[in-house]
Amino acid sequence: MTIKPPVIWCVGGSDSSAHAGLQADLRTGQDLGCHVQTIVTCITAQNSKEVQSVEAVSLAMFNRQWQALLDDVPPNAIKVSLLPTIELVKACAHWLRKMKADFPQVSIVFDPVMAASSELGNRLQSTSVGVCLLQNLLAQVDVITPNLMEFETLTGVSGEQSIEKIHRQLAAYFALSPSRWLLKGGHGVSDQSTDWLLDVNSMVGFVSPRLSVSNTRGTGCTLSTALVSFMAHGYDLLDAMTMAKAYITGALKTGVQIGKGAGPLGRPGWPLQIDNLPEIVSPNMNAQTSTNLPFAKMDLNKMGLYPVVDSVEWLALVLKQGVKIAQLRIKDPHDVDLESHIQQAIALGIEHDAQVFINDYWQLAIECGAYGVHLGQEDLDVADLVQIQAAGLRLGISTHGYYEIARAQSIQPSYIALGHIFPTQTKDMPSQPQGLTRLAHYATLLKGVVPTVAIGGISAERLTAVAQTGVDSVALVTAITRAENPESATRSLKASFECRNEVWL
Ligand SMILES: Cc1ncc(COP(=O)(O)OP(=O)(O)O)c(N)n1
Ligand SMILES: Cc1nc(C(=O)O)sc1CCOP(=O)(O)O
Repeated sequence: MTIKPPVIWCVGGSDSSAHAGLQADLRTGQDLGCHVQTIVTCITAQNSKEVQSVEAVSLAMFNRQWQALLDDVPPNAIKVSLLPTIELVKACAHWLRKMKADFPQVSIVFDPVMAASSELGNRLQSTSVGVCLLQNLLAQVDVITPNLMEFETLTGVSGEQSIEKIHRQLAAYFALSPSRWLLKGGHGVSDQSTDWLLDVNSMVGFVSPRLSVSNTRGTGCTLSTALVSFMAHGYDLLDAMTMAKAYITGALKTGVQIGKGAGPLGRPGWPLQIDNLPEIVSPNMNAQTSTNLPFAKMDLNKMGLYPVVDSVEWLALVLKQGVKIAQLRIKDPHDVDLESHIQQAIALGIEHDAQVFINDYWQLAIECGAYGVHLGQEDLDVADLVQIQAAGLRLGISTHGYYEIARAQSIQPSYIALGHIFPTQTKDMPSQPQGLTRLAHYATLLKGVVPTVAIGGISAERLTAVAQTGVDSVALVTAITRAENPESATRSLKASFECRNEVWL
């Protein structure tokens, strides 16, 4: 069966060198499984060294392209980049208002291109356009992605200050529009290139090492098209940005020298290389998360079926069936015997030579000498990871997409849990089920780097398909606790996981 790709519209200029502009957008979208349709705003005559000429399309032709596409099929997402004249800025604002009203689910990214990063004459837009861009477009876009120079021109705010100060000075814009600002650090000078995603309440930094490469043409176009492509695939903004940053790092590493100036970037495909994943930072992050050392390792031979249960009785039952990893997840805040239950769980783990994790109660887990603790993303904001690590406990972390995986991976935990794969009855989830394709991507990304555990809605029928994605372990609750015969269910689930790679002839 052929899968229909998401459709993205790219509104921008043709670059005759094809290093940047719509030609770079087409290659990026194609590389990321999207169908790109274009609305041309201008034709440029340029090569790798200079922009020689820019000619805007007529207003009538601009409008006809929007209408022609709209008469056919609406997009999943739109990227707007070079708008060479005030007339076209205003027309674009009109179309975006219409799109937002008629198709509110369509994401819109605005990359405010003003100049090409070629070596000589490089202006692409008449200087009077800059001031009217925000006035006309900001209210319609979900994310605006200026580089430092564009940011300073658009806002008059210096990009040379701390991110907290920049954030404070954007207050007037946040009051006008809920658009997020992605302030790109590619043109900075430090050893690291940090892109800051800012909204009224938060500041998240995506950090990659600054690469010493010369083929960098089209970096801004490629990043914003990668971002919009991932959004068109249905990833939320933080995941899409994590993936876009990983993509651009891969693209910079694979650039090619074509022409006498800076060459175009490579197209590295879906981001599956752990080295390209950015580090996630935030000024508000818990300082106790930076241990800089990996957590104690798991025994990979004792992974496989991972029951998650809410009492010592259940724990004893599953361990008696031979499972070698399990979790005590007590959610009753009135459990008066909590400490004793944790002690019993630890003793059972030792008796059965199994890796028993304690959910949430990391202080008690340390005091009682547990094998490991399992923490969710919110727990990471408050737990003292330095203390957990110093005590030699293993650490498992829940994640629900690329952003949380990147955040977890910078802590170097003992395993990363990937959830929720299918709809689950056990817990209300704020995110959507990931499904098997995303799970397989995460398993590939993390293979050989950190052990992985899939969780959420995994039943006996689904277990083999989940195991075949390459995860090291499969965690489940109701497939055991609601089974007619939990003992035999545990044994048969364990056996199914263990024969995942056997081929029946
Ligand atoms: C193996 C495993 N994966 C994920 C979870 C969920 O943990 P968390 O996000 O902390 O949510 P709660 O379990 O506290 O509801 C888990 N417990 N185990
Ligand atoms: C506890 C838990 N955490 C999840 C996550 O995605 O983080 S899903 C989940 C519930 C798993 O239960 P079941 O196997 O019954 O679906």
